[in-house]
Amino acid sequence: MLSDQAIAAHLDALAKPQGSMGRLEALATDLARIQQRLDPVTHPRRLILFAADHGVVADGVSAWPQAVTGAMMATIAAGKATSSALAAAHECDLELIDAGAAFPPAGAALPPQQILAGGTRSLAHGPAMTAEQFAAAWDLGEKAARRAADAGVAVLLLGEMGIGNTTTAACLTMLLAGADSDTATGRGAGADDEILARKRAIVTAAAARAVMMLGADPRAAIAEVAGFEIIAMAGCFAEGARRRMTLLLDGYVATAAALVAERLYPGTATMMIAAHQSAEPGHAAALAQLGLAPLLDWQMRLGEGSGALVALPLLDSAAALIGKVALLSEVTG
Ligand SMILES: Cc1cc2ncn([C@H]3O[C@H](COP(=O)(O)O)[C@@H](O)[C@H]3O)c2cc1C
Ligand SMILES: O=C(O)c1cccnc1
Repeated sequence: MLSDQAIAAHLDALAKPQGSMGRLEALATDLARIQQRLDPVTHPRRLILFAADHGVVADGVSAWPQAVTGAMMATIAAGKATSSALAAAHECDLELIDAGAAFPPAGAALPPQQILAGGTRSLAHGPAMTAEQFAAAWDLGEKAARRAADAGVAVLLLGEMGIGNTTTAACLTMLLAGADSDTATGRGAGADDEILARKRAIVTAAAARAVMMLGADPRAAIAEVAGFEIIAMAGCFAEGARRRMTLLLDGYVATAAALVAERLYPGTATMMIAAHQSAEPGHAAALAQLGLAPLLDWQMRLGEGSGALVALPLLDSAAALIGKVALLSEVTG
């Protein structure tokens, strides 16, 4: 076991004034602790993007129609989305997985299991998914993590595409991080005042139903308000942690999935690094619940794994610092 003290002692012994790389040293410590080595690695890295649709969009919680999910899947696959452009810039593999899109593009990377096709039912009117769908979505994510681990991936980034999924994230942040609905409910991909008011009322009512179920059956409570891409991400985080990959968290929606994984598999969050704090107001509460401090606070609010990709070069810098710099004793003789 490589202790935090041993890692700190190593960093303090490098050929530079102690502490002179500031917060990068804290990040290097996290990487070394997670990977249990003083020369942590950040290659190969993979962004897995899960896409799915949300029945609650029919209730007017997003500024965008469901068809945008499928259109963005095609754009991601063509290398022309923010996520794909940044992944290419940072030498990060990108795997796009259809976790239940309503209008998937032809030739989507993987056909969704039939049970997930078309997306969730509206969480405004009852459970968003069945127990069988929860299990299928979880399995999709777990298998993706296994493929990544088998391919030797060191750093795993998870992202999502799903119109309406900030409504789901808000419900889960209320349920699992105890946020109030004003804090948890933000404008997502650009909700105006009228949409925001409707979204907040729906989130408040749905989260109240789920809270009632949490003690007796946490999976059912989560299924009441979740989305397929979020459960797939949760399964992927949980298995990714078991396979000891470094998990780089994106924004509000990815963190909602991290809350699910941590709730069902406590300890998952010890393998996570939080890339950034989203402009969505509930994100700070979700990160605090996981005990994570974000690397960046740049008012990003896209999802798609974009914030994790922006932070990825910081991990490269931290790994180079702790793994490649000589000891002061070696240079001074
Ligand atoms: C063109 C476009 C690209 C996106 N990429 C990510 N999102 C992000 O916005 C959506 C969530 O916001 P809401 O809950 O308000 O619908 C998700 O798809 C999320 O990934 C996008 C949204 C749009 C419109
Ligand atoms: O922070 C996020 O994950 C986010 C914010 C707005 C829209 N979609 C995602």
